[in-house]
Amino acid sequence: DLPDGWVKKISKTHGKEYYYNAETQESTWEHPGPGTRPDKVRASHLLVKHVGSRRPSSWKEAKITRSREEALEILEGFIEQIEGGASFAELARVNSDCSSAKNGGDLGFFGKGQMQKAFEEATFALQVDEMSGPVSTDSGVHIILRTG
Ligand SMILES: N=C(N)NCCC[C@H](NC(=O)[C@@H]1CCC/C1=C\[C@H](COP(=O)(O)O)NC(=O)[C@@H](N)Cc1ccccc1)C(N)=O
Repeated sequence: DLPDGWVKKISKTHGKEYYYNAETQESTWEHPGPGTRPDKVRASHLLVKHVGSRRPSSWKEAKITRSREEALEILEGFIEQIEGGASFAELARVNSDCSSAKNGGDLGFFGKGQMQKAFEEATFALQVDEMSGPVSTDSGVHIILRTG
C-alpha cells in the first residue's frame, strides 16, 4: 500500500515503474514505504458542545446553551483531571457530547478527508498515546487522544 497522495507510474523514457506524489510534486524510483506517513490513524475524543456548535444538541442534553468560553473552561478542567491520572475513556463516556461517548470516545480508524480539517490535522500531528490541547471545530471543542 502507498502512503496517501502517492501513485505508481511507468516512466516513458525508462519503461519502468516509479512513484509520484501529486500533492508534493515528488517522484522517486523506490517505493515511498508504508512507514513514511500513516494513511489511517485511530483516536478517541471528548467533545464539549456550545451554543455555536453546528448541532447544539447531544445524547446528554437536548438543547445546549453553554457559551464557547464555558465549554473551553469545562474542557480545560478535564485536561487537568487526565493529566492528574484520570481515565480519558471514562471522562469521555460520561461527559462527551458525541455519540462516541458510549465507546469511551473511540472513533475507530480514519484517513484524511473524513473528519473536519482542524480535527484531522490535530490528530495526524499527534504521536500514538499523545493527547491534544483544546481543538475547535464546527461541532464544538474537543480533546483528542491518538490511540493508533
Ligand atoms: N467515523 C466517521 N468518519 N464518522 C463521520 C465523522 C464525520 C466528521 N465528524 C467530525 O469531524 C467530528 C470530529 C469527530 C466526531 C465529529 C463530529 C460528530 C459530533 O458532532 P456533530 O456532528 O453533532 O456536530 N460526531 C460524529 O461525527 C460521529 N459520527 C463520530 C462517531 C460516533 C460513534 C462511532 C464512530 C464515530 C465530519 N466530517 O463532520
